[in-house]
Amino acid sequence: MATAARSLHLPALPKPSNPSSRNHLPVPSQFRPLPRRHGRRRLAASSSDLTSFPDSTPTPNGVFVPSAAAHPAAAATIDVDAATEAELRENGFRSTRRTKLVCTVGPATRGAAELEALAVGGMNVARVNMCHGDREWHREVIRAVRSLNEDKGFAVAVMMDTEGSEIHMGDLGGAPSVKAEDGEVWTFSVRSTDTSLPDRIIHVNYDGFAEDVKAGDELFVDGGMARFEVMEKLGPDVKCRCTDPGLLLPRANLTIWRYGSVVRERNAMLPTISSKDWIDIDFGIAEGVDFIAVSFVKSAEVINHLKSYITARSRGSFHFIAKSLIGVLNCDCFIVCPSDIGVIAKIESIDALKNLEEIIRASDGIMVARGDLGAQIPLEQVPSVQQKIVRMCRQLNKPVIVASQLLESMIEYPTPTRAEVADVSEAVRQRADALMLSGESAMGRYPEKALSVLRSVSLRIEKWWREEKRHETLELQDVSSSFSDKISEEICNSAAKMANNLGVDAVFVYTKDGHMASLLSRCRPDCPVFAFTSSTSVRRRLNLQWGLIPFRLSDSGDMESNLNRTFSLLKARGMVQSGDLVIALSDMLQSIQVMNVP
Ligand SMILES: Nc1ncnc2c1ncn2[C@@H]1O[C@H](COP(=O)(O)OP(=O)(O)O)[C@@H](O)[C@H]1O
Ligand SMILES: C=C(OP(=O)(O)O)C(=O)O
Ligand SMILES: [K+]
Ligand SMILES: [Mg+2]
Repeated sequence: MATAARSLHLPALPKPSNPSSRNHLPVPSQFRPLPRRHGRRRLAASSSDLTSFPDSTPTPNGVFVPSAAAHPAAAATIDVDAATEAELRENGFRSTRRTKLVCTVGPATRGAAELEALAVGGMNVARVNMCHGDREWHREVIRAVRSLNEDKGFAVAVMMDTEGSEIHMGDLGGAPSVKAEDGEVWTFSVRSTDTSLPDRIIHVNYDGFAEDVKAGDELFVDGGMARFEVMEKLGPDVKCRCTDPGLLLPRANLTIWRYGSVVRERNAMLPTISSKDWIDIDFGIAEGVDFIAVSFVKSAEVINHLKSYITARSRGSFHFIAKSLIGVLNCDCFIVCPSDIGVIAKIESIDALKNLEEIIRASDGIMVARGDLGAQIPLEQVPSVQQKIVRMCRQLNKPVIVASQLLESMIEYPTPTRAEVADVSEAVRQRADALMLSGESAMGRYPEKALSVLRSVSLRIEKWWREEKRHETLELQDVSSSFSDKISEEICNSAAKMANNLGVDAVFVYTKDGHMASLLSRCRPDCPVFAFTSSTSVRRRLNLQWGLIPFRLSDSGDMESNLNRTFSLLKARGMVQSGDLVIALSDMLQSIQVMNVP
């Protein structure tokens, strides 16, 4: 198992310099013959690599090599994830992990040392779930992740899940869990109370609960981890008999079933984003989270609404700054400020499945939230639904996270079951962008071990898949919305194909907003994609996408000097070396260049 990275001591990385001014003029290419490819690479470099490049000369074979042009490379810096850098140095390009890992942060992992261990172990995104804990609790976690990024050179993105207004139980008066035994009679009550309730009485958060249920209904706790049959209703109290014993966890979700399907009564009218969720969303925007994951999405409408809200909010604050600057110049202009926060739709209800395609199109990413989904559709349908969602997301170029119970037994035990390993393998083989830990990292006994299982299984299956099926015949549909987009898409499709056919070491993409990087990721090429962007927030968001290694690099204004700088900075850090074959793309200069690192 790949546990080595956990014991690595990673030095703090240099701080970014200010981005220099832009100039988007295309650069004339210069050429020279392609040297023979190196065999096994040694990723060692000395600081002398920083100093100069050989002059390049034009050749007729169309291979571009940047000219020396005395570039002030030493003046610039590049930011790369400390965990990736260690991985690259150790194993080279081919074996970097392509599948991204999301960890839910909870009581077991909120401390600075625990968070750092997760980052070192490969956590790409830290998730906080607003179902649990208060805002102060989450604020501390978000700030701890940010300090970790700043002090230790990580680029861990933060995702915040909304609570949503589905029906769930209360807090159990502070108990970590309670056991319901077969045949026991429990009362589910909507009576509000501040004091802890007597044994076998559970508070339900939704006032309409007692009206929605009928005697004879089945009540599923947490998607069927325990089940009850409704016996009778006594005003706000619903008396139920336990039919399937199980552990009840605080704030577990409740679903009502009647004649074999989920009951959608008045609770179908609950808003997807409750008033408490809106306050949490404002909190998330203020704290600068990278993603907001919306629980129990039913339609694309709510995603569009949230996206315009976020854009309006960021434009509002941008305008405030812009106005004070522009006011001095006595002019006015309309500034379009694309949102810095990605909106993820959690697919966990029948309604979401009905409107799947339009929800995927509206969102910036999708979570296959199998926990609650498995409570709303028969369990045996979950695997095929997962595969369908993963495929559709790839077609529509949206990152997709497979979530819940991947390594559930590791909440308690240090090794996973065979079935769990098979489940993780299947998600990796489907080439989902990311895998997520929930309870395993939030409140389990072995968060780091669980993460290391995800990491080693991902690496193994990715390698196996490259060997087994190098070139799959998946036809990617056209996703572009304009002619210029169409050009980018064609360039990325062709570059990915060339990368596989030529067996290049890496594709480099210079991208302002990350779009071209995600189009490349969508092709799932055999080599990693190094994505260079001048924006720290784009860099963090790209961390959710398959196969992308995001770097922050100030844009020097033209492709040639960007390349020269990249080569010298990466060589100085031992991450590439002379002779490595790369394909380079840029969204400013729509071209494909094939070259050896000078
Ligand atoms: N901020 C938190 N505070 C306390 N417990 C938490 C927190 N976040 C997560 N947990 C625990 O970890 C479990 C798994 O987290 P998650 O999957 O996000 O939520 P849920 O189980 O409610 O769907 C939760 O059931 C809860 O017990
Ligand atoms: C990821 C999920 O959502 P949550 O953990 O918030 O219930 C799920 O239901 O699978
Ligand atoms: K939830
Ligand atoms: Mg859920």
